[in-house]
Amino acid sequence: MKTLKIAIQKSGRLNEKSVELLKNCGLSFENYKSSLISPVSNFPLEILFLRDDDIPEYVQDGIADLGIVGENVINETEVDVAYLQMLGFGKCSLKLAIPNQCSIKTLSDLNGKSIATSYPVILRKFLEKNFVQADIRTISGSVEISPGLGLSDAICDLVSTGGTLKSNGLTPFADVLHSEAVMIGRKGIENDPLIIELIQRVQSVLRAKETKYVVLNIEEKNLDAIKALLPGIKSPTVVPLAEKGWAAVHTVIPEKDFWSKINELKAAGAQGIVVMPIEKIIL
Ligand SMILES: Nc1ncnc2c1ncn2[C@@H]1O[C@H](COP(=O)(O)OP(=O)(O)OP(=O)(O)O)[C@@H](O)[C@H]1O
Ligand SMILES: O=P(O)(O)OC[C@H]1O[C@H](OP(=O)(O)OP(=O)(O)O)[C@H](O)[C@@H]1O
Ligand SMILES: [Mg+2]
Repeated sequence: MKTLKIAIQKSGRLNEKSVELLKNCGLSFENYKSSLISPVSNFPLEILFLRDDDIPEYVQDGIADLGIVGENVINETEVDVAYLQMLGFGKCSLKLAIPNQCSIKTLSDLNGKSIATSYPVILRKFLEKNFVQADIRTISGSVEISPGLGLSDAICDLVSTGGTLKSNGLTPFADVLHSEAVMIGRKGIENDPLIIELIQRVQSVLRAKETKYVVLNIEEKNLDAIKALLPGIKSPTVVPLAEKGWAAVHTVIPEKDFWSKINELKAAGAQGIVVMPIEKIIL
């Protein structure tokens, strides 16, 4: 049987979540910091631990069949790969930022200015689209420091909380790209049965993350009001309690409107509400 290869980041922002996702998919492998390749013992898969910048090209060229990497890196490397699954972590934005007190007010004020970035390809395309002619200074890291050192007038770098910009006296100015981690594959691999199996596992883990399992007690006279609030996967499970006139309701609730739903359930008479994490949801 053939063995697939998946490339993930060796260390950095995406490493931990990528390893966690693969483990939650039931894949069993060692994760020693020193090993750059790790076989999965219960699935025909090997994990390659790489610098994130190299992952898109490894996948495009077929050295790895799959990869987990940020969309920012995919766009910067201009590769031709298949997006198999958005993963919902590593969310950040590539932004233009300027020193706090600065005369730049509109994109056209960037004409003739210099901009430091680790993303010259994405930035060049963005500036061309907006008819701005600026000098792009490519540096490989610590981009936020460059205006303070007199190296550039502005920067273009990744932002999530904005803390790094703030502590370097910079203000976000324009959004260039929104990004999150994505599972990519070599073009044409989408229909491989092993890939379909793996993506199905990934989706069941992601689906479970978006929902909570809830058990609550309700007086039977209030059951219809509770059912109306709860779709469940098909419909809620209702089990009679030992105490006459009461029932337990089992259901799943989406994480995104969890607290408002809980408040609605309490208002409709729910008591003893127990909330549990879900490991996987297989449809
Ligand atoms: N502040 C952030 N919040 C959320 N996600 C981020 C943040 N910064 C970066 N990312 C995402 O995580 C990816 C990896 O970021 P990291 O800083 O670890 O990269 P790196 O320093 O280039 O690592 P490597 O050593 O693998 O080249 C980025 O390409 C981006 O998709
Ligand atoms: O908006 P914030 O939450 O402050 O995050 C933004 C910072 O995160 C990333 O760097 P990272 O910390 O991953 O370090 P690196 O530059 O060494 O990759 C990015 O390059 C920014 O510097
Ligand atoms: Mg990198």
